[in-house]
Amino acid sequence: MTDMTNDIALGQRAPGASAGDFIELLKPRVMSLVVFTGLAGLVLAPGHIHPLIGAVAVLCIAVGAGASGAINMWYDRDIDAVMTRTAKRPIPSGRVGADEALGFGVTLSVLSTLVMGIAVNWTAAALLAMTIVFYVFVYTMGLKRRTPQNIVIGGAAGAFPPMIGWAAVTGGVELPSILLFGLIFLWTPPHFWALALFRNADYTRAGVPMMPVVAGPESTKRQMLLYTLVLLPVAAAPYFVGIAGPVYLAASSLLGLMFVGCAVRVLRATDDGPAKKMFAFSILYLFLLFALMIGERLVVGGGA
Ligand code: HEM
Ligand SMILES: CC(C)=CCC/C(C)=C/CC/C(C)=C/COP(=O)(O)OP(=O)(O)O
Repeated sequence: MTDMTNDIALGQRAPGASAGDFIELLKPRVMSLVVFTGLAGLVLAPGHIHPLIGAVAVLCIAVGAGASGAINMWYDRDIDAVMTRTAKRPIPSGRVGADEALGFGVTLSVLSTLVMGIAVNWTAAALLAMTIVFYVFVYTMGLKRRTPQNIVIGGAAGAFPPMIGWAAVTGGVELPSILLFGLIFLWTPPHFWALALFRNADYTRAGVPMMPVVAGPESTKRQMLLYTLVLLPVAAAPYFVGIAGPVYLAASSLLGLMFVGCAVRVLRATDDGPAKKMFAFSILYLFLLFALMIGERLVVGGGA
């Protein structure tokens, strides 16, 4: 082992860590969509929140989500080092020490939860804390390395942010926010398995039991199609509970059918092309659904 690798294994400060490396620990691209769905929960909830308190709530979701991403990168530094997609991350590449990353993630997790509780309300804080705990302990340290259902169950963590945003306004958990949870929960398997299909070699090498590694591509593809089909009525539900309007209903149905179309093409494919397209479309799909809900609410107004 070289001196530097030794230092990293011991968790000591790696030379040359920059602010950019710490920002990378927060998984900013993934978390931007997580935060957007949290903002949607806040905008769609009935009632009023002072814009400054609303901004604090969104900031706490962003910091809490990023912090849990940093702890995930700390725990997963061994498997991240052997996967092509993740090998250049700050810890495996030696730019940030393991202990330093853990301290950063834990500090920001505690801070974001406390600020949410003190400045916004303790229901939103409890949901934020639960989401962080779920992502770190249930998904990352528990299910990820043990079962191919890892992201089906663990994916619940990524589905909580709209409920947190909603609770920031109402102080409670109501049916519409549970539906937004359900929407992201059902979206996560086709989103992630599309990527896992074309990153199968990475996960096999790292020994992570993702669905395509364990059940094979054909079974994974069939399950992805099933999730996109079940998603159709659940994605329409926001209209029926009054948090989205007719434009949302029409556009989300069309987008949902396009998502089903992606899954059908993936099922028939003999190369990685359609899975790559489906992964990219999954992100656009979720972004557009929440943008439509927010947009229609801001233009038309009203509440659930
Ligand atoms: C357990 C559930 C999930 C898993 C396992 C998962 C996994 C992944 C992985 C491995 C990537 C590639 C990341 C990279 O290479 O940087 C990714 C990308 C992405 N994910 Fe997910 N994801 C999950 C849930 C979510 C949720 C809930 C959201 C947002 C609501 C989300 C949004 C995104 C976005 C926006 C990207 C693209 C990032 C980029 O541009 O590189 N994901 N996801
Ligand atoms: C508010 C709050 C705490 C939100 C958390 C949101 C959350 C759990 C999002 C999950 C998204 C995600 C990057 C999963 C990656 O799986 P992975 O960790 O297996 O991916 P990797 O291989 O890229 O590390």
